[in-house]
Amino acid sequence: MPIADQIRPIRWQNDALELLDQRQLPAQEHYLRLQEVEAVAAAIRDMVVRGAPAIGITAAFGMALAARAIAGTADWRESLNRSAEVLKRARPTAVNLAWAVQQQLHNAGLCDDVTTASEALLRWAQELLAQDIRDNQRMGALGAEVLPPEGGILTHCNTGSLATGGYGTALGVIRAGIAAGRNWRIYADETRPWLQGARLTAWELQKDGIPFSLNVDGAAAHLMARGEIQAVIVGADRIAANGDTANKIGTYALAVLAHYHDIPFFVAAPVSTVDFAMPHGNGIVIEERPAEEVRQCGGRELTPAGVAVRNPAFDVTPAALIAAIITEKGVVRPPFLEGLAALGG
Ligand SMILES: CSC[C@H]1O[C@H](OP(=O)(O)O)[C@H](O)[C@@H]1O
Repeated sequence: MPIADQIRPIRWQNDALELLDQRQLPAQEHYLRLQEVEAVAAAIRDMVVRGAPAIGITAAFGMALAARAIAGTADWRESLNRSAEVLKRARPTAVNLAWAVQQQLHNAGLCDDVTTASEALLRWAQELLAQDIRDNQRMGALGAEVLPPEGGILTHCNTGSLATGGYGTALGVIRAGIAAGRNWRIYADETRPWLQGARLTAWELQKDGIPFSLNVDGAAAHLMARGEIQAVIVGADRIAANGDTANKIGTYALAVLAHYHDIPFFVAAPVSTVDFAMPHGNGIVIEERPAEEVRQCGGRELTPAGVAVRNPAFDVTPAALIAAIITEKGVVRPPFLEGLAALGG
């Protein structure tokens, strides 16, 4: 079994939530130990843990920690609601975060007291983590059948074990296809400014012994023009009901390039990433992150002092540019509205 898909960036151990600090990768594999909901929200905001499914799972454990800390007070439900708001404010774009928090509030609503709620929320978070891994493996198997049987596969950001409970979404499809013997050459975008590709996807693929090459984001067009890329596959942070997809900044540009070069563009994501209450992508809130992430690299200033920065962390790819959305419940092709609704809308 490949090593990296055994990596668990999120684990419950000795009555605490332990998170692999992804800011330290690939140099250091260091886990942070968290027991307060405010620390969990800060870890999500500061990208100790990142990736839509991973931050949803983390928030689910954050709610369990919040319930454990409340024990004994009369207004425990109000206190849990306040913790829910703290977590939801951590990052706005990935629907998985708010979805998991709302699920935990629903779970608590079924409990008569905070002790019962505390136990129920921890059980649900642990099951969400286990189910995510099973779903990713199913998604991987389905996706490996959809992508071309051979050729260059380009991916963006990190969508592997580090972005999920384990195994991965788009990177899970790549893992499954390689394991099934597909003759694929993998291309990983470095993904400025946070370098999820250069630091995290490279770390995972090297651990798994999957050959790949890393490229600067601006090289994708050249590689497509030279005929080196036969498919693009990416993850998602929020998919609108019509299939418009919010994902890491740079994804939309890849989709336009793929369309121009007649290269199929695929999205891989669990059904929990579909926001059925969002009719189309222009309503998705795009997180704007700190300017320092652009001005600095590896802790070193790259620009003159005081340079103005725009740092949107995501963009939205119109459904018309997407060949298929690969989920754990099936592969949806256009028109996405009906197909996604049939999976769970
Ligand atoms: C498996 S979905 C991962 C998804 O999350 C990433 O964003 P971030 O690293 O900022 O959390 C990126 O959009 C990936 O596609």
